[in-house]
Amino acid sequence: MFSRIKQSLPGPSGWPILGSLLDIDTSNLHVSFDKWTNEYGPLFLCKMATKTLVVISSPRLVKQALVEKCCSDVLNDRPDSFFSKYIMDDAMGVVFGKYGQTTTEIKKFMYKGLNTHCQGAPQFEAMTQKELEKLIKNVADQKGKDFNPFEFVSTSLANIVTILFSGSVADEKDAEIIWEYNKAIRGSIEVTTDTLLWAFPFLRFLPVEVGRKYRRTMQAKEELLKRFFQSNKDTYEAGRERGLVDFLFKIQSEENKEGEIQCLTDSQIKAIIQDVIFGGIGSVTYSILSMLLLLVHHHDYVEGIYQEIVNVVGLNRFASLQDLPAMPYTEAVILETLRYITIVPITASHRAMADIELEGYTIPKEAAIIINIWTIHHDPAIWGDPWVFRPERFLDDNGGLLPAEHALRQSLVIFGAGPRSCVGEELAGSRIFLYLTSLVQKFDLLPPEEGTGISDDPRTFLPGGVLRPPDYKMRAVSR
Ligand code: HEM
Repeated sequence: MFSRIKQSLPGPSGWPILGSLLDIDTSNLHVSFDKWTNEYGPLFLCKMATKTLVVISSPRLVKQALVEKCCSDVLNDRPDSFFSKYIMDDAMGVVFGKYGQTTTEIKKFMYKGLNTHCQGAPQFEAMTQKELEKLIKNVADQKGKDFNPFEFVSTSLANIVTILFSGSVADEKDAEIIWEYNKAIRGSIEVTTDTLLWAFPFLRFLPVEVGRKYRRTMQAKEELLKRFFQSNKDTYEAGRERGLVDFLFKIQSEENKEGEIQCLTDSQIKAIIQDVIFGGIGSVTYSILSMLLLLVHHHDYVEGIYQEIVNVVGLNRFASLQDLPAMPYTEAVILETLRYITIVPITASHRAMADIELEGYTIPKEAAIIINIWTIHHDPAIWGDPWVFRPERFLDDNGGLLPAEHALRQSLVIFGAGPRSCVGEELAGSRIFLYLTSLVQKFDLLPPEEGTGISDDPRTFLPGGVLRPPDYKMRAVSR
């Protein structure tokens, strides 16, 4: 029989030794990858010094590579990196965990903990409402004048994370600790920093920029774990679960059933705490801030959401998660925001554990696989007018939300796909819905009185793993 000829993947030829390192915008990888997708197609390979990257930019190939069993078992590992080894304690948690039973078990605990203590859990939802009331008061205090929503929204969401971990907000410093950790890790995980420190790990001790970034991160990590790991451990009581961290201590104390990985180590619990902040705080905060900016620019949707709130929820209570299925218009605005902005433009790197064939090409063992979500979400062949913010694209002729199996919804890769997809999808989606509806219920959202305001085009947003809009001002006029 004829064996299939395995072709080499197309891609930029690059330079000797350095490969395409000098041709790539390391802060905006998604932009360089987008350009190369136009030249080489939705599956290409590029070299970055010693690293081989394979970039995938079509929903069909994402399913084949990450979801279908034949490829998925080979392409869902994570590569080694300085960040995962030195900052995430040898990839103890989920985000950087090696593909296999241990990571799968930890991920299951994370899902179970989030389902028990988070989305839909009565106490958590009651505490979320209290945070929303505080946020609404802070916004109302601006009395319809120009204000920057960043501080209020970011503090409010950090408080939600604190409640998730510990059941309550102890003091204002909690939010500072969370945001300092988030800012510090964003500096350390940047590709050039990570590549340099991976090649020359001793630099972390020297008075150079990458060393300073590393030491800032370690300091922030120490503070974070003192607050959310150690203080919970010191006050943990069996039979009382204040939040996710106590839930994990409970699992840790349960007897290890034979043949099952039942016992979580302290290091794994610490890594889960870091995973939640690493994965969750920036992504949700900047999604909400981007959405407010979009609504200020596209005021008709503020009115549309408000009308839906009046019809479904009324004005005497906050919307709850049970209202969501009856609010397709609001859900379409959320989906379109997450598509248009694409807050996480590329996935974390996956590692090919062996040579594998995809579309007749060989993906080499050890290649880093990256999904360019940005390109998929802005592909004119899928969306027609990708650079237009148009929530109606997710609605049918009767105003109903397109079903999940519709081709357009299937082309959304907001939270990744397959075994490495996002643990926090439900938590993120539910918080975005609750924050959006609470603010629109109480306020009309308007552009600032002074100045022209900033662009809502995500191509102008700031990079750093998670895209974020530059600081902006808006008005919120009480209804
Ligand atoms: C709008 C908000 C969010 C977006 C857009 C988002 C997006 C993503 C994406 C694209 C991935 C990568 C999948 C891959 O590597 O193939 C991911 C992974 C992950 N996310 Fe999220 N995420 C969000 C919120 C959250 C939240 C709130 C949490 C925390 C509870 C979280 C925790 C994680 C974790 C732990 C992973 C790693 C999963 C794994 O490696 O198996 N994310 N997320």
